[in-house]
Amino acid sequence: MVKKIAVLPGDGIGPEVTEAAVHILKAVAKNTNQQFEFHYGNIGGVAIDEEGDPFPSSTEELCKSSDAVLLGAVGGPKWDQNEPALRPEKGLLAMRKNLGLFANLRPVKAYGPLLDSSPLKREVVEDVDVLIMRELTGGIYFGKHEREQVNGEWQALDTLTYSESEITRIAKKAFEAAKLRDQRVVSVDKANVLESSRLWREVVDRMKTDYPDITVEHMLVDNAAMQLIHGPSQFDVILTENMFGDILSDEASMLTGSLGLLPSASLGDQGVGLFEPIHGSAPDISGQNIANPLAAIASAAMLLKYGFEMEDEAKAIDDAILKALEAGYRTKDIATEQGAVSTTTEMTEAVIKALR
Ligand SMILES: NC(=O)C1=CN([C@@H]2O[C@H](COP(=O)(O)OP(=O)(O)OC[C@H]3O[C@@H](n4cnc5c(N)ncnc54)[C@H](O)[C@@H]3O)[C@@H](O)[C@H]2O)C=CC1
Ligand SMILES: CC(C)CC(=O)C(=O)O
Ligand SMILES: [Mg+2]
Repeated sequence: MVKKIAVLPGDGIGPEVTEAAVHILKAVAKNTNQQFEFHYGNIGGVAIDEEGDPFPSSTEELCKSSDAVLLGAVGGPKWDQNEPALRPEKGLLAMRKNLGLFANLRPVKAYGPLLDSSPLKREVVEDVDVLIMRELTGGIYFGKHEREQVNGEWQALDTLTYSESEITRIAKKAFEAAKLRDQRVVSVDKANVLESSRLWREVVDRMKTDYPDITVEHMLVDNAAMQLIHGPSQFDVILTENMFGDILSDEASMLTGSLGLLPSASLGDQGVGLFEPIHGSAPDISGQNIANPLAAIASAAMLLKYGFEMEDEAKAIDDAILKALEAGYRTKDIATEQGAVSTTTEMTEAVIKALR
């Protein structure tokens, strides 16, 4: 059966890395019996410019009528002064919410050939294999964001709310993922200060009895940020709320050597899944054909695995990424001082060649 993929390139390097991922999916289709159709839509800044809305209803309908969504990234300086409702990031948040994508899976695994690309020592990063299970449709990103004049000055307010059911469903995803991995969950919060974190801990503790084989530990987020650098291989599954997961996953990317390497899958309990690199639109390098496409390409592999249950095809992409790295291809972000530097296109071609 033909699978319909909604492709939302977005802004900055979004179109460059998304096109790389589409090329890879086309190469997979060529090598197998799978058939994919690609339908393009607008999101973010480009959608504001062309349709006056960062997540137009036409894009929402396209996503809902597709079997999977592939996204680049949104945002950029052009729209940074826009009113809150007309910011590119608002479109991304609306898409996640409206598609019910509460679970964001961000795997962090060091690639063997890149062990010396991390700013951390080889022995610290070589055994890293972490899955960050980030809550994606609650917390402070979805609270009130307001300003008011108080005593002659501006006061700003952002609210952070979590309900028991929101915590339960993401914790369940983390426990279920841990069952298929090393059976360990570290739940990261700020329970020494935040009431939402104290509720988070209570719910996670209550659920432990349903998963007797899983080891559960709680860790405060400031310590977790330190431990990720000090001893990252202690982690198997990290379960955490929206903003902490956002921040910790950018930090964790440096264990692998670059933000341009980490993919993600955003899933709900039903309906379409969204697959995107964890990085943003990188305006500082956009339009130069130098962005690392591997995060987007690995996101295409997650799309096949989680979106279409095509485990073999997903593994073929992951293996091809490894082969391209073993063959010495390096975009600027992961290049060594002496080594040659590949463009986005050259790295993509190298992965396609390795797929054959
Ligand atoms: N999912 C999304 O659409 C996201 C969007 N953003 C948006 O992106 C814009 C830029 O945000 P920044 O804070 O600069 O974060 P960013 O993730 O775009 O870039 C941070 C740094 O990493 C580098 N980088 C990112 N991806 C790379 C890649 N594939 N290859 C090589 N280097 C790469 C960039 O050049 C930059 O130096 C903002 O408008 C922000 O709101 C940020 C994060 C996620
Ligand atoms: C752009 C933000 C809304 C989100 C973000 O940084 C992320 O999901 O990684
Ligand atoms: Mg982020």
